[in-house]
Amino acid sequence: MPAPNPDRKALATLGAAVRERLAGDPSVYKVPVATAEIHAVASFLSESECRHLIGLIDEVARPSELFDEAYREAYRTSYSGDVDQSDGIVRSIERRLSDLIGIDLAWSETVQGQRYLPGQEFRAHCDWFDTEAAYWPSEVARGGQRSWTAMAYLNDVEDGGVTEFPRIGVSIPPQAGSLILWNNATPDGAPNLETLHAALPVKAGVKYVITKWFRTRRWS
Ligand SMILES: O=C(O)CCC(=O)C(=O)O
Ligand SMILES: [Fe+2]
Repeated sequence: MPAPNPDRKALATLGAAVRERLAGDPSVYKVPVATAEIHAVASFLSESECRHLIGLIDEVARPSELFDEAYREAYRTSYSGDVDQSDGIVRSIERRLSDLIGIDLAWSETVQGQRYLPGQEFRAHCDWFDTEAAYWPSEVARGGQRSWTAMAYLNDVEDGGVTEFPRIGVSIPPQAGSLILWNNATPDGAPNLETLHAALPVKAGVKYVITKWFRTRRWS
């Protein structure tokens, strides 16, 4: 029996609205694949915004090496955590992002920062919540499914760290300031399994990203 998907209709409606908005924005490039909606915006963040965000992530991303050693075999070996939500630059970036995608900021989770040291990765996964997991009833009450993912790269990585969508053959190399956006749902509001993606291991250098997940309804 398929898992219940109470957000299906709302996801379809939201998907259509975002699709139309992004299509009308000349700064947005649509990745030419048929079975998923992935978009990119070059230079969404300025150099100084990237530098600032990297500083915020480094402030909270400790302990690193020792902690990371213990988790080396894990699914996601990078550091991940909230960046300072009261920071004025973070807030202005959030507003710009909400304006670009056309979803109210109140529907989005707080900005996450991620840092990958050499060897670290995030293995293939979907951002979609598992509606059969024990956490799902509480997520339903907190805004429901993750509808769109927005992720920005804060630096160029010396080697590795590519974001790969293996099912659709799309690989996106980290580029300082660029943003990618994708719909985790299909146009009719079902989970889009083609959005499976992975952060391939960093081979040299460090990789920094920020991520924001938009929900289907107001997040709390
Ligand atoms: O760092 C990346 O390239 C991907 C990160 C990701 O998939 C996530 O945070 O859910
Ligand atoms: Fe992800």
